[in-house]
Amino acid sequence: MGVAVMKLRNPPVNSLSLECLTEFTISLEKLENDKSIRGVILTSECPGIFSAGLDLLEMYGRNPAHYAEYWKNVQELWLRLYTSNMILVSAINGASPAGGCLLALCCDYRVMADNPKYTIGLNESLLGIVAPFWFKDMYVNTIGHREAERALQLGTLFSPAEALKVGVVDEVVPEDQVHSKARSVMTKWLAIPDHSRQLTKNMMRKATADNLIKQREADIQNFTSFISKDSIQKSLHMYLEKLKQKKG
Ligand SMILES: CCCCCCCCCCC/C=C/C(=O)SCCNC(=O)CCNC(=O)[C@H](O)C(C)(C)COP(=O)(O)OP(=O)(O)OC[C@H]1O[C@@H](n2cnc3c(N)ncnc32)[C@H](O)[C@@H]1OP(=O)(O)O
Repeated sequence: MGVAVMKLRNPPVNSLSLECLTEFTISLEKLENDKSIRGVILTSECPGIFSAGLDLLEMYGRNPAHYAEYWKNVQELWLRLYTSNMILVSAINGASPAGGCLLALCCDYRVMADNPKYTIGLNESLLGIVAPFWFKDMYVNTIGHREAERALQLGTLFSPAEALKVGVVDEVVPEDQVHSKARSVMTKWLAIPDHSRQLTKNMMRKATADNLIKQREADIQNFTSFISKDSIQKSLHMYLEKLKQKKG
């Protein structure tokens, strides 16, 4: 039926390393150029994790040129996903913090597994960093200004039930039904003529995408100088240590 399934596979936690981001963007571009493909189901092959978000090791202890290169690729993936002409449905089968949530938010419809261990949200403030304006814009577009304001400041990671209530996801289903539900949602969306759906999607999303497009360079510079600060590097170090200690 012209539907591709994209499975994120970067063990152990599907963090979005530079390599992973680049491969993702290329695969998406190929699908976009394949006229037989009308829809993509985005999911994960890592058990219990949709995506741990941006790779912290790409943002810690590197040089400014690396940060700039990394951020350019983050922007590129976001612009491709958010403005895709294809129907994107995410089958969220695990934890989805920060950049993981961003991937899901780019989709036209989000189905999440009903497992309270899985959480989703833009938790950047908990790491001592700040979600950039275009993450924020997409959050506001999805859940409204007040909920986004609160969730961004608190770095809230929502359980599936909470995410459904606030509108971060569209549907919560038993874990073993996430994929079948994503497929049935896709079938419904495929019934809409592409041209009218695409023009409508473009009308809804263009201003948000253009907002980044017109200031991509400045955004890269902001990111690079922000992430290079000693205080921010210290926060990231502490967060990485906390992740390590959780194990021991
Ligand atoms: C003035 C304004 C200017 C603004 C400019 C912009 C500012 C910066 C914007 C940056 C935006 C950032 C977006 C992000 O996505 S940041 C990443 C956020 N992600 C997280 O907080 C998730 C962290 N991870 C977890 O919570 C858990 O790992 C998870 C629930 C995903 C899985 O738990 P589990 O118990 O299964 O696994 P472990 O915790 O043991 O992890 C296994 C190993 O993986 C490493 N790990 C985890 N997450 C990441 C990550 N995101 N990047 C890199 N590595 C990660 C973890 O450390 C473990 O490693 P080791 O095995 O070596 O210990």
